[in-house]
Amino acid sequence: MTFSDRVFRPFETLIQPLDIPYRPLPSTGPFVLLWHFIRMFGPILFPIAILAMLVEAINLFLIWSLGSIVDGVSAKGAAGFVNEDWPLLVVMAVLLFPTIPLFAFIANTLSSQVAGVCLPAAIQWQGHKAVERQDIAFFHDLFAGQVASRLSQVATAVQQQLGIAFQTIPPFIIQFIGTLVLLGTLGWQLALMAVIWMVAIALITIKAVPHFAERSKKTARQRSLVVGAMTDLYANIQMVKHFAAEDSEAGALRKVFTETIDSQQKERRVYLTTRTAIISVNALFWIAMLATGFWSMTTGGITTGQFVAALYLGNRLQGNAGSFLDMCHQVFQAVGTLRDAMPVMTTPPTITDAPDASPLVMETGEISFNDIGFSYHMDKPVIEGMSLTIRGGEKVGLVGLSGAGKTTLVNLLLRLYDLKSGSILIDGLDIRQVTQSSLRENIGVISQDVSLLHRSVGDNIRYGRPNATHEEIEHATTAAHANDFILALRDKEGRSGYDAFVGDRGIKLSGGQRQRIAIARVLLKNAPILVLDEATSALDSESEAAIQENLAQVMRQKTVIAIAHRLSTIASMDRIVVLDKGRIVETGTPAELLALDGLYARLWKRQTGGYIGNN
Ligand SMILES: Nc1ncnc2c1ncn2[C@@H]1O[C@H](COP(=O)(O)OP(=O)(O)OP(=O)(O)O)[C@@H](O)[C@H]1O
Repeated sequence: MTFSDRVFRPFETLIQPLDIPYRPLPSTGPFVLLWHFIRMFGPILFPIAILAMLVEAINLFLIWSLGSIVDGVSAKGAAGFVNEDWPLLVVMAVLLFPTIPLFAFIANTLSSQVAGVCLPAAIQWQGHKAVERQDIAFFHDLFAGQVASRLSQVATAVQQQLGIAFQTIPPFIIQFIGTLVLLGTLGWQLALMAVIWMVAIALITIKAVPHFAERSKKTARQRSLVVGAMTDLYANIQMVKHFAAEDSEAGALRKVFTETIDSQQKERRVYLTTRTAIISVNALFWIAMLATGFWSMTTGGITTGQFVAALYLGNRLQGNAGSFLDMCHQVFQAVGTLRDAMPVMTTPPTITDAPDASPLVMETGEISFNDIGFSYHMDKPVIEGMSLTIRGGEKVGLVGLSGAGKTTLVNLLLRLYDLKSGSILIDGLDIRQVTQSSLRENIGVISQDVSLLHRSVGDNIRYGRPNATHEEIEHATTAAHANDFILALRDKEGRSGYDAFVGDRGIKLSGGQRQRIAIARVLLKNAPILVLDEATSALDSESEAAIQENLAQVMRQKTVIAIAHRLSTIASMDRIVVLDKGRIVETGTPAELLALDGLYARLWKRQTGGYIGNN
């Protein structure tokens, strides 16, 4: 352990920000939210405040002692003063060193290493835990980058506010009261000057506060919009390039930037006006202090030393008036940021586990949709009065025109959205009565849009079963015809095979490679219910046929729902269900549906060029 470790570690390990248990964040207002974090970090914040107040009290004492030194030296001469009053000099020396540096070191280290680093990390972590619990619909309504930027803005805002509340305000109060008391001992006139000054500063600040709050909220929203828009753009840069849309996108970004600059400048106007008013009040305070001081000296009310000390005290108080305004500005900036970002962190998720929810224990894997109804928006039903029972182990193909509601049905089965009416049962148990995690653990989904995290291929495949062995992973990738191409992968950092990174959202892989990784991932998860949503659409016919064979083997023991536009890929299913505008319009074996000559037969004819006997 190095010397620096020995000195700083004890402070740095006082709080482990990532081990603080998650508690839902209060949504009643920014100050209640602040109180939530004050309670979390109280053991650090209160000592910081006490130490800061002690240092300020010592500073006042030292300034006041300067007055005594000036008077003592003028009355007794330097040697006489040292001979008689050396205890005062010793006390001053001990306070100057080591007391002040030691107190300051402890306060600064707590404030920097704990309140400055661990506190924002804890806030971001707790915020992330809150966001993570949100419904999928919540994310659809916001830019992903906007959510992330709000979390980091809140962390900075809370840290700033708590820093002000515990590190700046307590010593300021001590300074103000101390200055008043000390000036009061010299004469009520000087103390009155300080009181008038303080009242004037407070009035100016109170007047500015509502404007700060209003403007700050707007600015905070604008700032998060900028980050959100930029993240959205970079995430979709390929599409932008396809359309050679860099210039038009720059125009759109420019607009958001311009509005943000405007909003920030308007916020700062309030600050600047207030600051000018405070500078004027300060100047008047100086003149008043000088005049009163001279008058008191000429009438013998105070000595030269006391006059010097009084001026010094007044000067320090004024210096802090500037920071008082900055403080209010920052507080309201932070309150604005909190007000804007709070809904992201404090909106309770609408899809939650029932209080008595139990883990889903699968038996046969039978799925029943009972007269279900659903809409994303109030006015437009997406699924209406649909009933369908899929026996345990049955393989059902879902077919329908684009927008018929196939993916929605799967999302409802996964309980990513709650039904408006009806119920979905798995083995006779309502999915609202089981925990969401156990429900989703029992369903493997391969969707049309494959999501890969910017991690190694191995980590992406292991996602559904983190403790899988390498043999199990290889078994899954072989079945998904992915092993060979994975072994040949190599990334920019020189990592290869399963350790190679896949690029943001898997951008460095082909569509078919991504899909094969997604298939391997779900094969490894080995859930009893399997949902294939256009699972092989990105593959060439040869790979598709090979994987279909392996999938058929894997599907043997499972209940399967397969969505496909290419009807040949689901021709071997036990049953086909045809959806149209959120309703089941046909169901039966492929042969029965062809005989029915309805929507399925029409789609089949389109795809096969009319050769009905072609399956
Ligand atoms: N997140 C959403 N918010 C609002 N409406 C949505 C959302 N997702 C889908 N929809 C709408 O719900 C309807 C059904 O969509 P869904 O994705 O279930 O269709 P689908 O049958 O799977 O289509 P496709 O074959 O094109 O994938 C569509 O009208 C679609 O616009």
